[in-house]
Amino acid sequence: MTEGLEYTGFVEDGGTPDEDELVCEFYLKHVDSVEFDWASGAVAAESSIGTWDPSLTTMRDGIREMGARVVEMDTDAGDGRNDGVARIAYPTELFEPGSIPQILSSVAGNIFGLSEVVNLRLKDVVFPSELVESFAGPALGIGTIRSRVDAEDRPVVGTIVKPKLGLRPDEHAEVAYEGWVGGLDVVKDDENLADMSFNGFDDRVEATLEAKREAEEETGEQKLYFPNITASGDEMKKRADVVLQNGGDYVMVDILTAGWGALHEIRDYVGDDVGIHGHRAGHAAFTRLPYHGVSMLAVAKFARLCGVDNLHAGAVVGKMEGGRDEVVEIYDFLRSDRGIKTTIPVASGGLHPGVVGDVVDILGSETVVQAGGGVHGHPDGTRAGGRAMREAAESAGEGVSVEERAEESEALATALEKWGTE
Ligand SMILES: O=C(COP(=O)(O)O)[C@H](O)[C@H](O)COP(=O)(O)O
Ligand SMILES: [Mg+2]
Repeated sequence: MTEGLEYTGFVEDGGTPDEDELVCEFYLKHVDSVEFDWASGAVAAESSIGTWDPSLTTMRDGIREMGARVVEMDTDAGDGRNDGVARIAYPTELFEPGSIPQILSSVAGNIFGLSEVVNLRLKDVVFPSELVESFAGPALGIGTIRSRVDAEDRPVVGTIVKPKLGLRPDEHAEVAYEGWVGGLDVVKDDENLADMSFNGFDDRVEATLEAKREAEEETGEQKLYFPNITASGDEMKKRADVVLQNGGDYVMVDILTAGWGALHEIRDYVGDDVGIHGHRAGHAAFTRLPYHGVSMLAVAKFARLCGVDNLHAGAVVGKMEGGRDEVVEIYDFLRSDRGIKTTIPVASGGLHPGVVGDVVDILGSETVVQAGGGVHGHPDGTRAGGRAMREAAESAGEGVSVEERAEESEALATALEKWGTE
């Protein structure tokens, strides 16, 4: 019988991950009574095969070899007080193919609560291709989404029906219609709108998809509607059926409040012709603090593997937090070739026509740019707000400033007068 594995037995500093291993990068701060290698080893043990009693890692030969290994420790990468960055390599057999819940229960589970670990942040996860291939991934891909609404040379533009809650189905559909005929490609439900006493899901979807057809008729353009089906797995399937029965081709899921298992379920259920718009409501509970939690980059990787076609990924400008470098890195990942289809990033939160150019300058045109208040708050109403967003998107695609475009567009000029270009 081999020796039991102390936590430091999971450390192989200077080791190199095998190319078929999953690799996690953690920021870690530990208590005074332990050393960085001991704390990193504890994270590796607890997130793979081990526990606090070393003898249990050697119940029989072969188990020890499945243990995760700390292959790099950089204690210069922190604030110099019991902290640093550790990279940990995990043999693939530790993970259930195709299951984000099981992978997260390993590499983003108990380890955040280890008493010797004061702070822990899962900064990045690199998946080996063998694991990537076990996931459905997105159904559509960025190119398909942009071509569906004929937006290959500009960002896709959309709105969120506001007020967030309170409208009846017919009023919701009317707001959506106004946005679409104004020029928007996309209308979505807000993240907390589901099946309400004042706005039943079935009635809303029926009325809004009818409005979409009318707007398509009037504009001669294909439009998209993202109805929010967030609920239990079973209920989401029923709601997806309602969307499809009414001629819809997209659903919206609040992926974090619905949960990864439910997201897997709905991705399998809707198949490869229906888009999934992934909203990230709640992410900032654990993505926001630079020294604790799970990064939005890691969340974006899990979401793309599960198969969201669109993902809110930050806007850099606007009301929501999210530093430029981090957001650009997430956008680059979502658009990169990883052996599964690409996910189109969604910029949203406090945006309006005056900043669409900035969003495109920083994040590019392979983007869905959404504005709620920045459309419906237009002095001349939703239709004019939609027109202003569309003009701003077209000018961004042509490399023309919004100010210049505003000279030919009253709706855009009025938007700039109200909100400026900051
Ligand atoms: O409803 C909105 C935006 O409304 P408005 O345009 O009126 O601010 C979005 O749910 C959040 O901004 C999401 O933020 P993120 O995209 O950062 O997750
Ligand atoms: Mg919202």
